[in-house]
Formats: sequence, C-alpha cells, structure tokens
Amino acid sequence: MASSPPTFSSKDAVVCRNVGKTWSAGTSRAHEALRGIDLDVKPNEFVVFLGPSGCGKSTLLYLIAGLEEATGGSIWSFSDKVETPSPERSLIFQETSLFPWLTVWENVSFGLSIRGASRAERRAVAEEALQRVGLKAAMEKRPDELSGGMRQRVAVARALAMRPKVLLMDEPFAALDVQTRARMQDFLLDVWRDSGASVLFVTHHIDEAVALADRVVVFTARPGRIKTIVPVDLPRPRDLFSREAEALRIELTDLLRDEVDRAFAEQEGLASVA
Ligand SMILES: Nc1ncnc2c1ncn2[C@@H]1O[C@H](COP(=O)(O)OP(=O)(O)OP(=O)(O)O)[C@@H](O)[C@H]1O
Repeated sequence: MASSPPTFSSKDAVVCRNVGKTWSAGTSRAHEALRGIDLDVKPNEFVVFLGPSGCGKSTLLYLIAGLEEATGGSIWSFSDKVETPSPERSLIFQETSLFPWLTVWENVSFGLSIRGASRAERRAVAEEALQRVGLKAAMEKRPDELSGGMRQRVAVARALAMRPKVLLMDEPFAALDVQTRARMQDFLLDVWRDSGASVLFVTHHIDEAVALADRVVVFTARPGRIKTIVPVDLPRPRDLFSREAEALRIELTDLLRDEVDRAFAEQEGLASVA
C-alpha cells in the first residue's frame, strides 16, 4: 500500500501516530501497555528505547514489526501503513533462534529460500552478509560451534541478508558478558553505518544508550508513554568517559528514576493482589 497521510514525510523510516496497545487475553482484565505514542524516525537514524521493565518497549517494537496489531493510532514505514510483517523491517531478539541442523550460511539465507532464491543466490547473499559481520570464515559451521556473541552476529547477518530498511533490536546483547557486549556495540555501529538502515534498539542499560543512540526515547511506567526524547550530541566515535557522556548518563538516570519507582510500586501492588 502506498498511500500516505499528509502529516509526515514519506521518507520517514517509521512514523507512529497516537499509537496505543491494550492486551486482552481471554477472560482476564484488559491490560493497557502503551498509550498515545507519537514518534518519527529518520532514515539511518539510531534510536534507543529506554524505560522501566514492563513499560511496553518490546510491545512497540512488535507493533512496528507488524507482528502485533495496535489497538489505537497507526504506524507507517516509508509511506506504507504497517499492517503485517515485512522483510524491510527485521526484528532481532535477545535469544537468537538459529536452526541447529543448518550451517551458518544456511541459517543466514533461510528467509531467501522462502522467497524462492536459488541455492547459488542464497549462498552469495549469505557470504556478503557474513563478511559484513566478520564471520565469513564460519560459513560452514553449525550454530552450536559458535559463542553467544558470534551467534548474535549471525542473527544480525540473517537480518542484513533481507536488506532491511529498519532493524528492530530487542535487547540483543542482554545475554552477553560485559566485554562482549562492548565489542558488539562497536560492531553494530559499523554495520549500521554501512547498511544505511534505521535502528530501533531496546535496552535497560543507560551506558548502552549513551554509546549507541542518536536519540534516546525515554518511556514512562505502564501504560508506556513517551516521557521525553533526548537528542545525543556526542561525536562518533564516542569517548564514553568524557564529561559530556557522564552528564548524559546523569540526565538519563534522573529521567528514569521516578518511572522505575512507579513501575516497582505497581508490580508490588499486583503481587499483593495475586
Ligand atoms: N502477548 C501479551 N499478552 C498480554 N500481555 C502482554 C503481552 N506481551 C506483553 N504484555 C504486557 O504488556 C506490558 C508491556 O510488556 P513489554 O514486554 O512490552 O514491556 P518492556 O518494556 O519491553 O519490558 P521489559 O523491559 O521487562 O522487557 C507488560 O505489562 C506485559 O506483561
């Protein structure tokens, strides 16, 4: 679908207008996860979602991916209304699910086989994607021969093989140790620059937001609303020990503190009712 409302540029990678999501599961009470989300993401922008646990960050990614349907408002991507998943919007999770019986390159090119590409085409695309994540030498290996960090790089290569315009990343490095996570952040910044894609990245870690973001979207406690959007004016490559980086960490910590307290209070209330 190519129609676009006049309120935003058709070049915007993602546009959310008054987006809400209320979960209703069976007979249990309706559960409002997100309310009134307005967000515009530019092509090749790196946007980080930061907020307390349960504020709807993952939910918003799934809505933008087209895996779940918003119950209010609408979402657009490059002037297409988001209604279903699209290879233009790839989602990467915390725990990579690679097929253990396929080689690395077969995993990377799996989405292309669904599109009907030949084996030779798939192999060529996988080789290029693996080259970009520095894992060409591991093409013929099986996933269980790789470390956790390498498996996440394969997941990124698999996403890149579909040539997405938007990469949606849900705490992709949360399961990795601190040193590997720092390496993966540098790696992701290189891939992001080369690919031209926009990245929407969910994290709990303020340090990760400071390292990666062009803008940080700070969410309120549930129902998640956008509390504020903080532009990050630090030059790249970033000196994460600079006074400016430290000032940003303090600003983000202050913004989050009340929301984390509210989220805790709510979770304690729910626990005492249960
Ligand atoms: N499939 C679902 N069905 C019902 N409720 C859901 C579903 N997925 C999420 N929720 C609820 O929606 C709210 C937001 O969840 P979500 O996972 O999006 O938050 P989050 O900010 O990503 O949390 P975290 O940081 O802990 O991962 C939570 O209260 C959660 O229980």
